[in-house]
Amino acid sequence: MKVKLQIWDTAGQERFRSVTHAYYRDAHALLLLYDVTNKASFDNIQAWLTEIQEYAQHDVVLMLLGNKVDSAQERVVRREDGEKLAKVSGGTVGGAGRLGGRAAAAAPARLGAAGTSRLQEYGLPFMETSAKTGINVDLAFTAIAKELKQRCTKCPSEPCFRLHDYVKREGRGAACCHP
Ligand SMILES: Nc1nc2c(ncn2[C@@H]2O[C@H](COP(=O)(O)OP(=O)(O)OP(=O)(O)O)[C@@H](O)[C@H]2O)c(=O)[nH]1
Repeated sequence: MKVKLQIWDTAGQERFRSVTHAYYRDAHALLLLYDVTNKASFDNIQAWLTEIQEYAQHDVVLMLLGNKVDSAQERVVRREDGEKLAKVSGGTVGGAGRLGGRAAAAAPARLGAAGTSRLQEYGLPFMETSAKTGINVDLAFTAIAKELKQRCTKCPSEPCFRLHDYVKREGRGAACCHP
């Protein structure tokens, strides 16, 4: 089975928010990127999660990525901070808070309760990346594609793909990425 990804790079700035809704409201997956050399971009993730809760599909696949990990000298957001945010954010987007948003109207779930509780237990899948060196970039898209494929096939004979385990196992640079 082939998975075709159509990827939109939406504008991050606040002033484009109303425009970007149109791009991600029907998206199957969202990669939330912040810049590890820019604290404001990290702080902004919470606002994006609120937006996603309101406008995105209830079963959207989410991943948190801390980019520019090659810029070690300029780093201001620690890897642990990214991990912590990913952990707590799973509860935000997977929790009861979603019931007020567009997500509730979009039920029934494709992901269902099992997926939601996995999100709450493990948080969002998280990795640090570099668009400059390419570290973990392919992996992020491969992980998303594998997760989406698994959701479509639902073949009981196929081994179950676990996004969190895959990202943890395959992600590179854990030791090198600390400031
Ligand atoms: N060192 C380094 N620079 C990067 C990396 N990714 C992007 N950049 C640089 O960061 C700057 C901003 O990159 P963009 O891709 O325009 O960032 P963006 O978040 O899409 O910006 P908006 O579209 O305005 O939201 C550019 O100068 C890029 O070359 C990276 O992984 N490492």
